[in-house]
Parts: sequence; structure tokens; C-alpha cells
Amino acid sequence: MASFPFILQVQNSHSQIELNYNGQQLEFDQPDLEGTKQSSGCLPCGPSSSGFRSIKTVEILNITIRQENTLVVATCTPKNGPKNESALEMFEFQVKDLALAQQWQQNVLSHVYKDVKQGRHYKILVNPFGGQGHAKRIWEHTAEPLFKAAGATYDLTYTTHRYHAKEIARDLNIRQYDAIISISGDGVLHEVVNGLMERPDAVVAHKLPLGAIPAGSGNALSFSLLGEDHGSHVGNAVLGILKGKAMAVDLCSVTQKNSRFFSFVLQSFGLIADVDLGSEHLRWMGEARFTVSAVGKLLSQASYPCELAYIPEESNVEKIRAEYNNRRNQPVAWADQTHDEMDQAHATIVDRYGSVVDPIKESDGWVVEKDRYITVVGAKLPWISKGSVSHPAAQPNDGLVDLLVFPKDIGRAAGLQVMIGVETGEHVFHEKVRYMKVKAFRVTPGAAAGYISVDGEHTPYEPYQVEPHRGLISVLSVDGRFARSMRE
Ligand SMILES: Nc1ncnc2c1ncn2[C@@H]1O[C@H](COP(=O)(O)OP(=O)(O)OP(=O)(O)O)[C@@H](O)[C@H]1O
Repeated sequence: MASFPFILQVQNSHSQIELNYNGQQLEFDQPDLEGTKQSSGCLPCGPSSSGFRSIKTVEILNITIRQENTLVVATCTPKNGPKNESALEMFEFQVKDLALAQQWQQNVLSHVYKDVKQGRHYKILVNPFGGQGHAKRIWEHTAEPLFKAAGATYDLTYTTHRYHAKEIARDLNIRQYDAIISISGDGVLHEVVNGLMERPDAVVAHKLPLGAIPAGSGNALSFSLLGEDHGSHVGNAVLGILKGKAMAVDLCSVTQKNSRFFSFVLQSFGLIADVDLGSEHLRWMGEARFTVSAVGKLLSQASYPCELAYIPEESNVEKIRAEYNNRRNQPVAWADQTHDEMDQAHATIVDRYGSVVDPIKESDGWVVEKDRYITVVGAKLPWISKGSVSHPAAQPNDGLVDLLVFPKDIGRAAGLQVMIGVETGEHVFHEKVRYMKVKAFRVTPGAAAGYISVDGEHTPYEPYQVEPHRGLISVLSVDGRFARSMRE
């Protein structure tokens, strides 16, 4: 779980409540716990081994002083529980010394929102039809109270049609907002990214940070930021949005015929695209639909002809893992640092390896092969959905795309082993699987019909070429890196 900038411990001894922060301690006279709206099971609760009756670790969202003698601490508890569990709790304390309380309030808040602005203004997009249709409820019941308690403001739109989010991002007065937040799956963010990149001022607009609150069938960004255990927890996602900094993240340019658009999650051909786009009838299952559908298709051993071309950077999985671990020990790259030095490069976002209609230049180091494949998938995020760490070595801004290839002759038994491995990312070490870091790749389908999915969106069954651009967008993140997705 991400470590947030500041954690408050509320310790409840037999006789007093203490709010401890960085060694400072402020005691409050007879805290008025009776009259507060705190959720049950919070304070007081059962004995703990530490000698205190309870020690509770919470995240502070805000501290306000009401009517000169009541200090209100709004907190959110990061949880691992059911995703719609309300995480907001308010603690009220009677203040003995107002001046001291005000000083403490300022002091604590300056640490809680260290390096980030408290009370940001957000553009929020809710897709009421995303996933199993719970986005509106998730917003109203869980997310909105947290935004309000934190003192954040927002302008909310319920999307009413396909491409609505794209239109909004294209026309938005970006100077009025600190970030765009989607409450849906990855499809809405895909539209937002493309809307920003289509603007005449894309060179500025690409910097507007994005945030995701998981409410769709595929929540790749949430899982990639928060990890398998926390990726579907709304409270954790909101904390990342309220307290996160802008992390630079690569964006892939995708060319098809004479058009170009952008992808921040994955570009898939074969099985994964079929699962993504051909499992609509299983929508009621939520995220499980992808696993159920993938097992079925893998057992059928269907493979798809194509010409696959790629420019390899590294094809040895052990070396990829070593580099992954090496990068995790380096300081993270926040967008405010990287974007400044990259503005020049972004002024015209040119694909170095041309487009899909250009002939392949041997001097660029392309490798070309023609075969049948079960699936070919490029990705910039490690998780593609819950329980699917398909590209465990994916890095936010290494300027490369991770390419996963399942060959045609994988076999049913090995196929099932691989499927199980996808849950933890271990499949990349399977002898039948190919996993590479590439600078670009091109897929030319060899049959007339089939599925190509880009960020979960249906894409014409035509040749496509993918090239990553380093740190082109930014995403609100507390850690400045994706959750660990590859073993050490
Ligand atoms: N009001 C709406 N009616 C119909 N489609 C919408 C509406 N709002 C957004 N959309 C479309 O819904 C699509 C899916 O959204 P999103 O990916 O966020 O949710 P999802 O449930 O994870 O996706 P998927 O439908 O791919 O499983 C987006 O492409 C978006 O264009």
C-alpha cells in the first residue's frame, strides 16, 4: 500500500485521547466522543497488545476548528475491505487552548499536504454506465464525501454518450482545473487523453494530471497505482487523488491507416482483444468476466495469423527484471521536473519510427516475423485488470512498451499454467511465453476479421503501429511509481 505523506495516530487510553504527530502531542480535555458522528467500531474499541485500548492509524483529510472550541479532524482509513465501504470518519475534540489548537492545525496540515496543494479544484467525469453501473453510487456515497471533507472543490459531469469525455477534455478551460478525474473504467480516461492530445494547445494540455476512481470493468490504472489488494478500493484511490503529486507517465502513439490516436494502457491482438471486446455478454460478472472468458479461449487454442514487427530494446526476462529492480531504487520522476525539460520535444510530437503506412526501415533495427499467435499485447501498465498482471515489468516512464507474445503452439496444459501465472505476473518466466521491452511494434493481421483492442476500445481490424513517448501525460500518485508488480 502506498505510504501517504502523513499519518495521524489516534490513541485511546483509558482516560484520554492523544493526537500524536511527529513527536508533538496535544491533549484535549475530555473529548466529546458521545456527540460525534464517527462510525462504530472506531473509538473506543478492543484492547491491543500495546497497552492502549486502541491504536488506530488514519489519514488526515482536513482539520477545522468550529465555534472556537471544537476541533474536527476529518480522516480516511485506507482499507482492504469491500470496495464501497465508507472510509470517512470525523473525530471531534473540545479545545482547551484555541491558539495552541490553531497552531497545531496549521502545523499538521502543512505536513499532510506537504508539496501538494490542499483544496484542489477538479473536473470530475462519472460514467453512469461503466462496469456494472455503480459509478454514480460510488461517487455519491464514498468519493464525494471525502472530496468535500478534504476541502476540495469540483465541477462534475455525468457522461451521457460515447466520446462525451473526449469532447469535454478537448474543450475544457484547463487553467481552471488542477486535474481531471474519471469515475469509471479505463475507457473514459482513454477518451480524456485523446481529447487533450487533439487540442491545438496539446503541448500545455498534456500536463494536466489525471486521476482514476475505479468503477468500470477494467480499472488498469487504479490497480497499477495501488496494487492488487487495494486497486478497487475507492477510499485509497481518492486519497491518491487528494494527496498525490503529478507522476510523469509514457503515452503510446498508435497509427492506423492515416490516422493517429493515443493509448495509455494496452494495445492487443488475438486472445486478449477477444476477451476484452468479445465478453460483453458476461458484463454482469464484473472484473471476473475477463478471467472466465480468457480461460475458455485459451482452452480452445485459437490462434491468429499476423505479421509482427518490433524494435527490441531487451528480450531477456532476467535482464528486464534486473532493470526493473534497479529502477525501483532510483528517485522517482515527478512530472514537474520531467515536463519542463521535455516541453521542447513535445511541441511537435513526432513518431520517430514513422507510421504504420511507412515502409519498415531496416536501419532502425526492426525484427519482422510472420506466424500465428494466440495473442500479441503491448502495454504501458503492469495490471490490465484485477487479477491480471499481464505486463509486470511495465514502468511509468522508461520510454518503452512491454510486448507480450503467446505463440500458437503453447498447448492446453502450458496455457493454463500461463493463465495462472498472469495473476501474479509470473507467466513472463514461462518458457513458452515471450516478453520484451521494445521501442515500437507493428501488427499486420493476416485474416479478414477479428478483434483489436486499444485501452479496451474497439479498434478497426487493420494494421497498427505503436510507439511510446516518454512522460507525455501525468497521473496523480503518492508513490511516484507503480505498485510492485515483479518479484525481486
Ligand atoms: N452515458 C454513456 N452512455 C454510453 N456510453 C458511455 C456513456 N458514458 C461513457 N460511455 C462510454 O463507455 C465506454 C466504457 O467506459 P469505461 O471503460 O470507463 O467503463 P468500463 O465498464 O470499464 O468499460 P467497458 O465498457 O469497456 O467494459 C467508454 O468508451 C465511453 O465512451
